[in-house]
Amino acid sequence: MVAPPDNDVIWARSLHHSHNGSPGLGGVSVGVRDGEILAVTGPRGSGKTTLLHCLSGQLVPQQGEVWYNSVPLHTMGPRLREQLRRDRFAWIAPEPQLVPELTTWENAALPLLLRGTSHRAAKKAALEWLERLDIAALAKKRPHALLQAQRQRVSVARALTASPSVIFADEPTAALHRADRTQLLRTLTTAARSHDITVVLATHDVEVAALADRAVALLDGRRVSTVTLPAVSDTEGRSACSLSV
Ligand SMILES: Nc1ncnc2c1ncn2[C@@H]1O[C@H](COP(=O)(O)OP(=O)(O)OP(=O)(O)O)[C@@H](O)[C@H]1O
Repeated sequence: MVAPPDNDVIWARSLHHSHNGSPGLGGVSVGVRDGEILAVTGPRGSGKTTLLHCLSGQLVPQQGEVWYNSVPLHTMGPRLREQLRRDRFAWIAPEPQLVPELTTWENAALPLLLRGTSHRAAKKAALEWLERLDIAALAKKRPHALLQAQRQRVSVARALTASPSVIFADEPTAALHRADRTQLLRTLTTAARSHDITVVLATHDVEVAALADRAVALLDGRRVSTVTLPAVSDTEGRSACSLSV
């Protein structure tokens, strides 16, 4: 077995996975460096979600290896994988997945409450991120009273409140209008950079991918290129990208 490189927080080798016979991944290898924002790009059905599910331990690939900081996820039992996901990872889905019975701040604080953090400390952390996402005024409202864009900001707040090592964001702005999309992504990427959080961002949108440090492209479940993006010129994001396949 080959040891994963030291500077990769996540390292996957030769991942193969099919969904009931329909091919999802056909031998993808990828390393995610500590603290980087990595975009996984590709058209619909290219395997982005399947790859993120494998890297985050939600899915065990039928073949291949996934390592998180030298810990093998592919041989780990479901309970340990679930614990690792709860303690180290956060997930942002294309559509906000909030608990309807809980208020905004309770939804944002949920990962900390599940870890046993005190009510007071969890609320404080949640409110700080809700403030940064400009939705602190909605802290006591329930999801049904919020707009879609506000609900997705709560999802982002929840991911950041957990102080994860890695955030997996699967098309996090797919359901948003352009202005909401830009603001949400800027907040997410700026917060991740300032808190040394690694982000794996699945997107088919080149403007979204341009906010990343690096992009890997998938096509039909296979990796087709790596795109290295130029250094960030400001704290708000990137304006251009260049190809180095
Ligand atoms: N649960 C499933 N059951 C059957 N086939 C699936 C399932 N999930 C994914 N697939 C198939 O696996 C392939 C890869 O899908 P995946 O969702 O990973 O791609 P994607 O790039 O994320 O696409 P999208 O942008 O549409 O979300 C597609 O052909 C898809 O139809």
